[in-house]
Amino acid sequence: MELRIRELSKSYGTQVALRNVNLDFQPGTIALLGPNGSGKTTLLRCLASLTRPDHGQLWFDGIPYRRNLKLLRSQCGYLPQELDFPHNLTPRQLLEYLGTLKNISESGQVDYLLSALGLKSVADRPFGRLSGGQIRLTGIAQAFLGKPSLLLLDELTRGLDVEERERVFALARKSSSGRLIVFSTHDPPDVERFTEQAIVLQQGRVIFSGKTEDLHHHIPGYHF
Ligand SMILES: Nc1ncnc2c1ncn2[C@@H]1O[C@H](COP(=O)(O)OP(=O)(O)OP(=O)(O)O)[C@@H](O)[C@H]1O
Repeated sequence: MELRIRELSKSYGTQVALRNVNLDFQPGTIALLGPNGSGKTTLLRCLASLTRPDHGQLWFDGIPYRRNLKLLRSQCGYLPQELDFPHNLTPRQLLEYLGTLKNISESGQVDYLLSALGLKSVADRPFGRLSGGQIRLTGIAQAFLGKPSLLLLDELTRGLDVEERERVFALARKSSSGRLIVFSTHDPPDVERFTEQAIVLQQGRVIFSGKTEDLHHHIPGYHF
């Protein structure tokens, strides 16, 4: 799984979200950092083929996105920043429904994810009666469903407590082999504990791409 981005730009009206972004991704786990409004969500949405850039090109395993959208989407798990599941549905019903849409034949995946993320006891409770963290964890479970080779996770740990974060990181670590996981976060400890690679955006530009241990040298006192 490799992604390549060249000269990617995206504006919303007069608001520039991404400016001439060039990046190469190989399998691994990469943190996407930057202040509010720096373009993280827009970049993740372009990578997931949910937002069409104004300029530039993206390649997935050497093939331009526009020629391979079906394959890309079948191999991509996406966690949006905002989640709003039907209030009368339960996590298990949602995951089983999405599993059917994704043609998942392997039985036990839904149970595995519910268990790995600590959702077993609320799996049959409607979303209307779940906490924000439990809803977020279900969102994370749906992204991992089907073992996608590309995981794009926007504000991965937003609203999660310490234990919930640990479960998410444990699941991601177990699932990381051979996959590309790109997650955005505002939480430096997430970055230090979870990955060795980071990309930093500022006003739509890439201002850092490299090892997290070098972040402090390049961006003293970084804290997004
Ligand atoms: N649908 C939209 N319409 C207009 N402007 C938008 C839209 N989506 C994003 N923007 C603008 O594009 C810029 C980049 O936004 P984006 O959401 O990609 O940043 P972000 O780094 O994910 O921010 P945050 O950390 O606050 O989620 C911001 O200036 C934002 O206001």
